[in-house]
Amino acid sequence: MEIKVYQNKEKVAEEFSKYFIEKSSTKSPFHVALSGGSTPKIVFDVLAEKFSDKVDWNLIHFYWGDERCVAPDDDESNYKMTVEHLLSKINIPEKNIHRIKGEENPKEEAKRYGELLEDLLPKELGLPQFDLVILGMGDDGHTASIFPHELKLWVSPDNCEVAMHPESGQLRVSLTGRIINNAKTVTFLVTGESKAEKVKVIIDREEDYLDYPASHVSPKTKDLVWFLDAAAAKLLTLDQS
Ligand SMILES: O=C(O)[C@H](O)[C@@H](O)[C@H](O)[C@H](O)COP(=O)(O)O
Repeated sequence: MEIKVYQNKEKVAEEFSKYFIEKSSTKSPFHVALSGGSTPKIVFDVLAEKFSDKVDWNLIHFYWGDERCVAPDDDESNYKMTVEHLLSKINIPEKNIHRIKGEENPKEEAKRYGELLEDLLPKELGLPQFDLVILGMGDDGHTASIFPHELKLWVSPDNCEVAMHPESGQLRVSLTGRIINNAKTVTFLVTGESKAEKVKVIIDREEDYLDYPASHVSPKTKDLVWFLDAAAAKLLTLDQS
């Protein structure tokens, strides 16, 4: 596990963009699962506005690690957020965008998307393998849409599951642990002071850390990189090497 800490979220966005360019130049096609929420917005903006000419978007395939079960034009949609901050600003073929369509029938979509991963991704140890999974982490230590109250979904035998937000009850379709941990590389993008407490519990493996889904992210390749701003990392005791 590698921990990269940068002064602010703008710097996280810039350094992650450079990291993405370097990683995505290693093979083609390059299959990436994107995270949702608000953290990626600035990362997508910087990648699209400052670095888009450094990427051959024909070779990139975008999927989602999770999606809210809403229409694609709903303000809650991770797809809509990604269109606004990234996809509308880059020249990527429509066929390279693999949206989770949970708005109609979440259970059916979890099955369909799980099968789509079987069809489109290369296999490693018999399971679909992403080249890169980009994750966020909630203040409660959830990741993708696996929340602490539904930790059992992490060990589902299926590639995708229907999850429920603990407060809003909103249904989500989420990748499960078997897919996330089969990825070649997993990165966390976590910024802001509200994440600092769980970042410390999870990275320092403090008591009860396994109660939090983000602590179960452990790719078999060991290629796990945390991109943090100083605010999210403020409780960590990092050696200054
Ligand atoms: O659909 C989602 O909301 C995300 O995929 C979720 O896992 C997100 O990454 C965390 O909740 C952090 O969200 P913020 O970046 O908004 O803090």
